[in-house]
Amino acid sequence: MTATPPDVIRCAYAELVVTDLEASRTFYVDILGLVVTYEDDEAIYLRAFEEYLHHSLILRKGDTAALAVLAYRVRTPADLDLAVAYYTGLGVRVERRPAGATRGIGEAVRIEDPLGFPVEFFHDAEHVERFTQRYDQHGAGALSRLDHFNVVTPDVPAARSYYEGLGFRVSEDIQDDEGTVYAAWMFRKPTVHDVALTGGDGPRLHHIAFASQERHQILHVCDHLGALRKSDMIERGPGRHGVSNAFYLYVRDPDGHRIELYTHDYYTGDPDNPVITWDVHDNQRRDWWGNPVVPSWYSDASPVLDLDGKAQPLIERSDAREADVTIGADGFSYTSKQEGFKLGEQV
Ligand SMILES: O=S(=O)(O)c1ccc(O)c(O)c1
Ligand SMILES: [Ca+2]
Ligand SMILES: [Fe+2]
Repeated sequence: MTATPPDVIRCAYAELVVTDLEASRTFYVDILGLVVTYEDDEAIYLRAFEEYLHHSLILRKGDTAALAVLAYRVRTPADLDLAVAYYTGLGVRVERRPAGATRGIGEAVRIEDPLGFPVEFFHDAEHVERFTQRYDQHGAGALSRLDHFNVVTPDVPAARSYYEGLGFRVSEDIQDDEGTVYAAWMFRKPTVHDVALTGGDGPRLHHIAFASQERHQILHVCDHLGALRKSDMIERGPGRHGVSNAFYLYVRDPDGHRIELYTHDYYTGDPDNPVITWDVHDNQRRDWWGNPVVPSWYSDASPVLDLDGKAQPLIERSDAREADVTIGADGFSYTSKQEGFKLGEQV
């Protein structure tokens, strides 16, 4: 009899190792506008304006940029015992952490999940002031909350089954006509995703996304980076996604960690929410206007640490790779089969 999984509510926080805490603080606080809940010489605890738990992002000083943990909030403290039993049953490494092991977080269970990622489940956390209406503190690029994790993993169907075991459901995915699955988006909270699975050599972190309320906040971050002559921190976008329908921007932090700013996806909370499957050759899947996906977006991702803080070895993807099966960087599409490329892509 399969053990009962912990009841995951949503993605809740991530801890990134960064090599220059000051440079990271400038990026995440001065440019992205995240609120500092607590900071010292070793770490900075950040939250977005709608968030009342202690943090949704920890930046921890270290020698090598990497992901230290992805944390999900569970519905009750009793879900921690379910997590211990569930993951012990899966035969993966499981550690209980006392309240306060992570500042602002209560008792937790930390695992190396079956995909190789450092993952934590917690319920109790310190409440801090919610800045939803502290418009005196919001900048023009105000971010409202953490929205999702995107992880790179070699076998998307296997990863999908693992997350379905945790009660996550698929909202959208990308396949080809042979049934190869290139990516999938999965949720517990009633939006498009809490976690996205990107096919590639893994385990690696592809990105962490924060949601804003409006597109203009995302556009302000672009203008802000331009004003600082740091427009090179913009990797992809701004644009409108096909998958999720969200308006998006991808920026790379001083260590190269990828952060997405994201707004305006859609509600997925009804039990019969229809799954959308995109064809890998539909170049409007990743950008609704067919703008190219830059090659680095397919190739680059952050290494992840095990529970001892050592980098996890990578497993190569054996299925076809999306950047290889599409032509160029998505400049080719159904609409431009005749001309060969869209006007906007002439590399
Ligand atoms: O590029 S995609 O439209 O596939 C996409 C959709 C939602 C996301 O959160 C994302 O990172 C990428
Ligand atoms: Ca292509
Ligand atoms: Fe994303």
